[in-house]
Amino acid sequence: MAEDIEAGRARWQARYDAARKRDADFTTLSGEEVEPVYGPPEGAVIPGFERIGWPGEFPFTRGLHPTGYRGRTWTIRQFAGFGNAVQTNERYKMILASGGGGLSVAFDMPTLMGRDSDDPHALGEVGHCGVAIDSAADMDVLFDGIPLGEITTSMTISGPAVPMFCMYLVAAERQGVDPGSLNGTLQTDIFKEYIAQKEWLYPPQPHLRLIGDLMEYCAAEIPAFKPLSVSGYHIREAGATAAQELAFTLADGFGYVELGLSRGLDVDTFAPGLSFFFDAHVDFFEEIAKFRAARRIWARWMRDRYGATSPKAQWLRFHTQTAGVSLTAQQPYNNVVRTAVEALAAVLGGTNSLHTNALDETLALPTEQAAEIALRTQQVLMEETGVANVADPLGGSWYVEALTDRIEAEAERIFERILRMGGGEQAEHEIGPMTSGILAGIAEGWFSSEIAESAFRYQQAVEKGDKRVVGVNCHTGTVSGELEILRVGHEVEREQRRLLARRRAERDGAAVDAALASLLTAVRDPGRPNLIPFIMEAVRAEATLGEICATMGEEFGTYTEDPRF
Ligand SMILES: C[C@H](C(=O)O)C(=O)SCCNC(=O)CCNC(=O)[C@H](O)C(C)(C)COP(=O)(O)OP(=O)(O)OC[C@H]1O[C@@H](n2cnc3c(N)ncnc32)[C@H](O)[C@@H]1OP(=O)(O)O
Repeated sequence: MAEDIEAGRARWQARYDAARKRDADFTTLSGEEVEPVYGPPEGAVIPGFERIGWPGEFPFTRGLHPTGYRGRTWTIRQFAGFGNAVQTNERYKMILASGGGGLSVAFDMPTLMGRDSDDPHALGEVGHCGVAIDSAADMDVLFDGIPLGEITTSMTISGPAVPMFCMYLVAAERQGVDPGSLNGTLQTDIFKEYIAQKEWLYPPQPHLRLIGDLMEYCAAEIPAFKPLSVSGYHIREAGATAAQELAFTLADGFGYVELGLSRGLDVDTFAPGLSFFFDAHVDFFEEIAKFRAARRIWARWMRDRYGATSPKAQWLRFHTQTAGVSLTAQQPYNNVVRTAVEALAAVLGGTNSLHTNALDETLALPTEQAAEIALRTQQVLMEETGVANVADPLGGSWYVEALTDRIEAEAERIFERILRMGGGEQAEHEIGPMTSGILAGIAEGWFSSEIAESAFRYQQAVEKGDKRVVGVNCHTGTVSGELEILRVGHEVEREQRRLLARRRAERDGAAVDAALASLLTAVRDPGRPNLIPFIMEAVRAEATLGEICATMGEEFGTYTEDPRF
């Protein structure tokens, strides 16, 4: 065992030496040199060390890159969007000018539900929790003056992910950018919609068809783009524990791997297109352990169960958002502290990309000032604290390693349970055993009830005072005053509807009708052609999101969750 540790250290050192490093000062504030990574003392015997290993090596517990953040720091990716495309475009330019490293689009509720701004269900919701995007013309405005070929963009949308992605591709075409060169991430994760967020359009099977089409299309045409961001964030925010968040999310990820395999895709080609999105909650060490366990479990399952041989197909890359649910409306300035601690956990857990919440997000969309403080929080961590100097600085901590092992073991128990729900390893399912388990769990309401149980237990603990929340159940006296609140006025909705009506009048109606008719024919074709080229044609003709989603819905139908008491 001692030789293995030394051999590993030498291997890591050679890779570190050969890798590019940032041109930065890697000393402490006092000017002392620090090593890029720390390991056991020479000659130490550590049973099970191969589960910890070295950064950049299987099972990647200590991170994906031998250089850690010395090669590249995490991406500062602030989730933003409100009002109309013009307002959000201004906010993006502010974020980029202030040092944001990538963009992340928040859509409003009608858009997330595949509806146009003039849909009766959209009334009162246009531009409120994100930006309203009705057609490719809005997408052009959203990215006006922002070169899509040079920036990575994340789009948080799952039910209508595919038509929205097509709008993004068409906006790139109109900027003169080759869509094949685009890099970014689309959320697309429909499993977590049924499990936690509840924003689906159709039943699971048609959504999985669309996601399979997207995976095929991206693997073939847009290799750098990540079509799926498998998301635990919403599961955690709904009340799940850390282990449930991890296990449900990774199980969903395995489901998408089975989907790719069922389409005959090569795992080493499509798996790098799967990325992850987790919550960073306020229990500092538990969160760090969760991130480290996530990488280890994913690498092992991808190699041993799904046959991935390339490191990129075994890598779990993830974005993190600090926990919205940990923010309090009481004494809201305390939220800056919570967010900083959560962001630090994400960084010490090796996140690849990070969003820090603004202090006012529990009340409304962030004001420009609150958004700036959130961004600066990341920059303070990155530039001042030295956390980017050493890879996995908590690796080898007895506490963190024990928590990492425990959370991994809990996740494995949950995977077994999900597999059993689907009929076990031998389940006859056209996609795969984990998918079968997930779909069974959704149909039975198992995931929702597990999450509800955890949320209830936590809330009881808060109400009894066993779990303490500053400003809520302890230390409640305060001198802090009212916050300025960003309000999106109703004129945004009126203006968006007016614009939509004008665009509908100006477009070539016959071309729209023809494109939508061919889309419907393709949806109904028993040969199940890939739907993306048909959706692209509709988008190019300026068909709206609502029209495209409704056209597919004629065949796909709707989905209603069984009520449970
Ligand atoms: C709650 C809210 C809601 O619902 O309302 C939401 O959902 S908000 C949801 C918001 N969601 C998001 O914002 C999702 C964001 N996700 C992403 O950006 C992605 O999926 C991501 C997690 C993979 C991060 O992508 P990224 O481009 O920012 O970062 P990467 O880690 O991939 O790094 C970029 C490139 O640099 C390389 N690179 C990174 N570090 C190093 C290093 N040390 N040495 C050498 N190379 C390195 C990577 O391998 C990669 O290249 P190469 O690619 O060649 O390997």
